[in-house]
Formats: sequence, C-alpha cells, structure tokens
Amino acid sequence: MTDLAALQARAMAKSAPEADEGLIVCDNLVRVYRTEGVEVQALQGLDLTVDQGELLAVVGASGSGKSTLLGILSGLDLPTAGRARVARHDLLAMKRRERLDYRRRTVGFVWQQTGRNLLPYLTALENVTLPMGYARVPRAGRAVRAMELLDLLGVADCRNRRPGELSGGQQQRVAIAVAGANTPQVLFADEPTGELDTASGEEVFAALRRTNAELGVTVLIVTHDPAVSEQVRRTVRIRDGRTATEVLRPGAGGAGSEPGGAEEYAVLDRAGRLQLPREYTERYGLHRRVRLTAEPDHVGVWADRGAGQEAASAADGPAGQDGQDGQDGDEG
Ligand SMILES: Nc1ncnc2c1ncn2[C@@H]1O[C@H](COP(=O)(O)OP(=O)(O)OP(=O)(O)O)[C@@H](O)[C@H]1O
Repeated sequence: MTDLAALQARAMAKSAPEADEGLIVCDNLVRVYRTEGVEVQALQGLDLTVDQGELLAVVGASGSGKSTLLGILSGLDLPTAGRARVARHDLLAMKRRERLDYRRRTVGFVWQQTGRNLLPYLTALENVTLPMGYARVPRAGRAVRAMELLDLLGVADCRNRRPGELSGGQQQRVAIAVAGANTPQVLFADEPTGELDTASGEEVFAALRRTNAELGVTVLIVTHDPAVSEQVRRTVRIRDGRTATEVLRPGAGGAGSEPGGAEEYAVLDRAGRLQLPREYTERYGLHRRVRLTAEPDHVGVWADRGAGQEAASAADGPAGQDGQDGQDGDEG
C-alpha cells in the first residue's frame, strides 16, 4: 500500500462509526450564525454521546447554545462543521426527503411554548392522530394508538377537548403524546416545564419519564428547571457552545427514587481531549500547558512550573506551594 493509501485508510478507519457508538453522536459540532456581517459561534466544537434508552438533561446559561443544539438534532437546522448522527442518520448529509422522514418518524419534539406544539382547532385526540397520517400509519389503528398514549400520560379524559380548554400541564402532556405518535427513537424537549407551576411541571416531567421507561424512547430535555435536571441520571452542562461537564447520579431514575451520590465529570472527546472546568484552571493556576504524570491508578495534572510559581505567588494559596500546583485527574 502506498503512503497516501495508508493515510487514507487510516482516516477512513477513524471516521467510520464505531460499533459501540451511541444513538446520538455529536463530534466537534460547530454552528456559526452570520447576520449582517457579524459572526456568532453558537456551537464551538461540541461533543456529546447519548446511548439508546437514556433520559438526560442538558443545562447551561442563556446563550450557551442549547437551543442551537436541539435545532440541529431535531433536523430543523444544519451545523456549519463537525459530525452529528442520530439513529444512523448523518444530519449533515441528509437530503430533503430523508430529512422530512427523519423529522416525521425518527424524532419527536416538545417545545416550551404550549401553543407551538398543538393545533388549536383540533381536539387532543385529533392532534395526536394528525402526525400518524403524515407517517402513513394505517387509519384503522390511529385512534387506538392515540388513546393508549393519552392514557399512558394521564390525559385520556382530555381527548375531546381543544388546547384552549386544557391547562398548560395538560397541553404539554398531550404534546408529548403528539411527539410520541409515530414511535420515534428520540424525543427532544426544549424547556417543557418552563411555563408551568411546580405541580404541573412535575406531572409533565413524570410523563416524559414514563415515555422513556415504558415506550423505550430516548429522551433529551433542555431545561433550566432544577426539579428536572437534578432528578435525572445524567445532566450535561454546555458552556460557550461546548460540552463542559457532566453530572452523573447513579441513584436517580425511577419515579420516586432518591437522587444520590451526584458526581461531576469532565468530558473526554473522541480525540482524547479533556476540558478542565474553569474553577480548576483558575484555582490551580493552569494556563497554556500543564504537566501530566502517569500514576498507577490516575493521571496527575500539574501547573507548568514557571507559570505555576507566578500563579502561586499571586494566589498565595496552599495549592501553590513549591510550584507544585496540582490536581489529580480521575482517569484510570
Ligand atoms: N438565528 C440566529 N442568528 C444569529 N445568532 C443566533 C441565532 N440563534 C441563536 N443565536 C446566538 O447563538 C448563541 C446561542 O444561542 P442559543 O439560543 O442556542 O442559546 P441557549 O443556550 O438556547 O439560550 P437560552 O437558554 O436563552 O434559550 C447566542 O449567542 C445567540 O444569540
């Protein structure tokens, strides 16, 4: 094999999907908006992997890129660069027809504004059966499936009412039924409890949980609501258009379960890059480069000696002693 062929083969092997790749994979995702000559980098190399069957929350300050990510994953928007795959669909390469099909069958969405989810002149039942028509579900089975969904989500009694005759929480639960009508693989929810009081928010979150647990739908919720983000097993925090940290709560998950033992993790991308939280880099004076030490069971991350001494004298803290400002990574 020539050198060039060997390089190409290596590049192909690198870009080929791995066997154990998740249901959602974002690799170095970039989205730049250009308006009137001004560029905004909404996503700046975001990495995210979500496994089939997960229920996770995505959090982050306003403007961090959450809605941009959701727009891309739901097939409404196109990234500028990077890689995004959902259920084997390459979101950058999809043609118009595949994109339409993807949006009708593979994914479902629930938006914050209740009015955006439901058609006001249709009843709850009609709203749920409507998308089944787009996906050519046989007419005979539509109403039965819709009733099953409304029943599962606790709004069967609302079937003959129009959205204007429902509370905000009931509207959102009907919206989840609409999103689940064509048995999608993933359901995206953007601030689904944002406009609701605490009790209604809890009911809507319980409905999303049920959709995940009983229908096996992978659920990704963008939220500012701690009642949601602190009750799921995995919360991904986005900062400045990148995945910053993840919090895992092994104890959380089932209805009524106690979330316990929350642990914060840094995200390691597919190229092995690690982004340290800003509070660590500031606390230990980590700038420009760090020294790594391979320990038997972890990797040590140390400030560069020269830079460390400057930081140590500036910080005058215990971590700066002997220029050995350090922090231990938790990679094994
Ligand atoms: N259509 C657009 N044109 C130009 N800039 C945009 C557009 N949409 C979003 N942005 C910018 O991209 C950045 C990320 O916005 P995005 O809406 O994704 O953030 P967010 O985390 O969802 O915020 P919020 O929590 O307030 O909804 C922001 O700086 C925003 O101003």
